[in-house]
Amino acid sequence: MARAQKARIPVPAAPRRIAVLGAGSWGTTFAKILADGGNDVTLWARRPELAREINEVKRNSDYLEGINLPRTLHATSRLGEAMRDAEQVFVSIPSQSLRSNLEAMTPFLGPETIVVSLMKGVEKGTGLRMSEVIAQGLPVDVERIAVASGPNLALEIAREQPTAAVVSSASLETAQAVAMAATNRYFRSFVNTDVIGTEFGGVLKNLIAVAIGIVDGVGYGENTKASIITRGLVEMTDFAVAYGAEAQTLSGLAGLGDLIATCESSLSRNNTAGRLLGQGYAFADVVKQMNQTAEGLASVAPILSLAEARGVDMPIVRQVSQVLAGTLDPKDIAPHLTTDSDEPQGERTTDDGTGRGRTTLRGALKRAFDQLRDGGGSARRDRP
Ligand SMILES: NC(=O)c1ccc[n+]([C@@H]2O[C@H](COP(=O)([O-])OP(=O)(O)OC[C@H]3O[C@@H](n4cnc5c(N)ncnc54)[C@H](O)[C@@H]3O)[C@@H](O)[C@H]2O)c1
Ligand SMILES: O=P(O)(O)OC[C@H](O)CO
Repeated sequence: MARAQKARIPVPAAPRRIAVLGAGSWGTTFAKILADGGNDVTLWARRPELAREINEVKRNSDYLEGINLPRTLHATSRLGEAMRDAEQVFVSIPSQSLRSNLEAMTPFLGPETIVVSLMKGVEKGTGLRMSEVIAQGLPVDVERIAVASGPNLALEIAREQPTAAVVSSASLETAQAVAMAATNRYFRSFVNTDVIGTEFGGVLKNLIAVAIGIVDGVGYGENTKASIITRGLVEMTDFAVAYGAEAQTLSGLAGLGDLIATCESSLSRNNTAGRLLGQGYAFADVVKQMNQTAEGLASVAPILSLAEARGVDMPIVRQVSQVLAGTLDPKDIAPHLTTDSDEPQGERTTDDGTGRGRTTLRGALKRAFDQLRDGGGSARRDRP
């Protein structure tokens, strides 16, 4: 029997100083990923009592029940202390609150600091992606901005279940520096330079996961869900490509990978919010019941406006917005999903020959094979 290959994890010459801003479920989990990768990590928590709990008992019981945090992880409620001398600053707060936090961060940025968004939403009102909001609000060159995304349900990773992600930046060097830091024995980061595709993948899969939650709540089964996931990927790809993404990014970790994880898991807050809607709760009641961030709820309206501006049809997302508005009965969502036409339509996939969503099964399999073969090495591209 072949012996399992042991992963080679690059060990930094000296621990990198890293700040993670936001001590919710993902910020805390990412701080653990980075600390377990040998970095010197300080986590910023808004509430001093949470910072105290993390420092004193190495727990974050509000967001990650039962998880022991690394002994080396330090937390503080003082932003300046968290960011002092940080080479890399990871931001993990709700997307709608990002802009209002940027001014406070500015005095603590060094000339070389890399800023990484871990968030998966677009800003209401502007429709901007989080890396764009960062570029507008911080004195940081676009080459020093990165995003990290992928099938990354926080609790599974906090339990150290093996997971992959992709780090994207306009600068491959920046993406590689971040991916090197965000790699450990249970978490591996690949890289690409398609920031638009990587970021929109994370935003759009949330909207499809809300749709999946809705039909789950109604009681529909696997056929309905598989239909939505497949059609949803076409919508995601059409949209992202219309905004300049590479179609193949949407068949990678930040697209299809995250779509599968989020649609499959009851850990997903977007999926959970959808399920409550499908069970008949009104939007306002769902928001009240969610004590963690379900980004999809706020991103539906800006994504539909952006889709309209580029002439992209998004029937699934449109129907999610109608359910949120209370104008569509959740049980009516499935029959309308793919088309409003009475005529049979050709099935357009992400490889329809139009070049819009060009990606092939062969290509996807090759990418999966390449990633498996390369597992254990240093950061690699999330594409062939
Ligand atoms: N949880 C996951 O599995 C996961 C995985 C990948 C990406 N993400 C993304 O990470 C981002 C954060 O999600 P999360 O799961 O950590 O959310 P969360 O609700 O668990 O935590 C949000 C954190 O932001 C803080 N916060 C709330 N409002 C704030 C404000 N106005 N200013 C500053 N801080 C504020 C909260 O105190 C909390 O620490 C989201 O964009 C989400 O899509 C989450
Ligand atoms: O809990 P959700 O729905 O925000 O999803 C979490 C992550 O984005 C999954 O990759």
